[in-house]
Amino acid sequence: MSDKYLWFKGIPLPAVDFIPELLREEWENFVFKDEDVLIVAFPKSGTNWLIEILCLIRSKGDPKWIQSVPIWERSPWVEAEYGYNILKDKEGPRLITTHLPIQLIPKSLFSSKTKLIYLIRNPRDILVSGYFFWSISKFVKKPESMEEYFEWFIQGNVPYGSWFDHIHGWMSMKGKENFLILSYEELKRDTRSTVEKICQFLGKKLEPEELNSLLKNSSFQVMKENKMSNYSLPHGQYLDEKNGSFMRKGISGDWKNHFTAAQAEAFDKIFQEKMADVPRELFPWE
Ligand SMILES: Nc1ncnc2c1ncn2[C@@H]1O[C@H](COP(=O)(O)O)[C@@H](OP(=O)(O)O)[C@H]1O
Ligand SMILES: CCc1ccc(OS(=O)(=O)O)cc1
Repeated sequence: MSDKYLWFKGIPLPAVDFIPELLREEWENFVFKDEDVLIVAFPKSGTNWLIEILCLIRSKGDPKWIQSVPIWERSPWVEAEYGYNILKDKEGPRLITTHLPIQLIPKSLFSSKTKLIYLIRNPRDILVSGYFFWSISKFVKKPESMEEYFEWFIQGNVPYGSWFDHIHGWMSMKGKENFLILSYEELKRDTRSTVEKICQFLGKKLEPEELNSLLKNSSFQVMKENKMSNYSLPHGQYLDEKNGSFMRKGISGDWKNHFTAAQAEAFDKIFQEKMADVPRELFPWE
C-alpha cells in the first residue's frame, strides 16, 4: 500500500479509496437532499464519536444498528469511492460524513437544506491524535517524529491539508440556520447537554431512557469495545494495531503531555496569527 498522498487541487488526501475523476464528478453531480445530515470535521476532531451519537439519535438509543453495521457504512465518507457508492443509491434521509475542505464539497450542498454539523477540536489535540494515528496507518505518509509531524501540521502537509484553512472555509457558513458548530471539548465536558443541543437542531426528541442508552453506548469505553466502531474490522489491513489503536485516549488536553515548551509557545504564536480574524469565543479551549 502506498505511503504517499493523492494531491487533489492542492490538498493532500489519503492514498486509498480516492480517485481524482470521481472527486471531480461528485463535485459536479452528487446531490445533497434536504433531509440529509452531514457531519463535517477535520480528521481527528472526534468525527467517529459524533457519527456514533447521530446513529444512536436516529435509532432512539437502541444499540442494534451500531452493533451490527460498520461505522463507515452507517455514515459513509462522501469523498471516498466506497462511501460514494453506498450513498448514491441510498433512498431516504442519509447520514453523510466528510473531512473535505469547503471548496471540495459537492456544490449541491449550497442549494440544499441539508443539516450540517461542523465539529471542531483544539488543534493541538488534533495534532497529537493525528501523529499517533497516522503513525500506525498504512495509507498515508508516516511521520518519523513528533517534531516532524508538528512542522507538517503547521504547513498543512497532513491528510486533508491545513486545519487553519479548513476552519476558515467552513466558518463562512456560520449564522446559516442549517449549520451547527460543536466542539469536542463541549461534548467531553457535558455530553448530555450537547446531545440535547444536537437533538434540538435536528428536531428530534429522546425519552430519558433513550438518552441514557445513547450516552452509555457512545461512551469511549463502549465504543472502544464495539468492533463495528473501533476500526478493528479490517483486521490490520489499514492500521498496524500492534502499535496503537484508533480509540487511543479520548481526552481533552493530551497535547500538554506531548508538546515541548518551545512547541507550545510556537503553536500559540501561529494560532494567534492565523486565527486573528475568527472570534475567540468560538474556540472553547483558548
Ligand atoms: N466516544 C469517544 N469519546 C471520546 N473521544 C473519542 C470517542 N471516540 C473517539 N474518540 C477520539 O476521537 C479521536 C479520533 O477522531 P476522528 O474520529 O475524527 O478520527 C481520537 O482521539 P485521541 O487520539 O485524542 O484519543 C479518539 O480517541
Ligand atoms: C475514507 C476517508 C477517511 C476515513 C477515515 C479516516 O480516519 S479518521 O476519520 O480521520 O480517523 C480518514 C479518512
